[in-house]
Amino acid sequence: MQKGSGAVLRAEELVLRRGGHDVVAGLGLEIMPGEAIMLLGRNGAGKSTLLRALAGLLRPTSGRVCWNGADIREDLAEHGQRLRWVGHLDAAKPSLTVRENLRFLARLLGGEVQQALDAMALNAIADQPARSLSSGQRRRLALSRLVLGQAPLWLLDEPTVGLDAASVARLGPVLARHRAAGGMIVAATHLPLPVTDMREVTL
Ligand SMILES: Nc1ncnc2c1ncn2[C@@H]1O[C@H](COP(=O)(O)OP(=O)(O)OP(=O)(O)O)[C@@H](O)[C@H]1O
Repeated sequence: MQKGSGAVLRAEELVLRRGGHDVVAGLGLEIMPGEAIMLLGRNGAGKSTLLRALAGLLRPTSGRVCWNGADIREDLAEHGQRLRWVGHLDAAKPSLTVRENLRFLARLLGGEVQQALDAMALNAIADQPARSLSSGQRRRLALSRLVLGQAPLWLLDEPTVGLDAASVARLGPVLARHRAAGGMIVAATHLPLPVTDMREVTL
């Protein structure tokens, strides 16, 4: 983790055009180590669009997204390595069990499979193939992957959709530990998140 390095994600005069109109028009945003931002706004306000731009998945119409002052587009592969994304699609391999999916990722990203299983209480379904999971269980698997490795930036699109109350509560310490280690979170949500001291940005 880049604790103490002053790493900062910054959007400067960001314009994001989708479907012929500016969904985001001249946004400035800065996030420091340990900070969490909650993106709010009606359906279609541009929350997912902004997250995609912060991830480098969408090229800004104008303006830029910087990491430590350098445009992320100068090295998108490096930017990809410093972030984790949890969105509507999960990347689980359907034929692998929950544990095998995590093992596969841990080889790429580092971290402990057991820690990920514990983080989102997946032990009881660890040997079930991913294709047999319910939507809430799939979301828990996607969230458990956050704790593998040390990516400083977590971009979360509706992270608690489909989660039961116990799973939402379990996510709280996962997010808090990340922030305590200097990690950053930007989350788009319509639901309350189990996070204290989160800065709200309404699009
Ligand atoms: N691939 C695309 N092509 C054209 N328009 C798009 C595309 N993706 C998104 N849009 C438009 O951009 C706008 C913002 O969409 P976005 O998904 O960012 O909203 P959101 O705030 O995340 O909404 P929700 O709360 O419903 O998830 C919407 O008007 C949407 O129709």
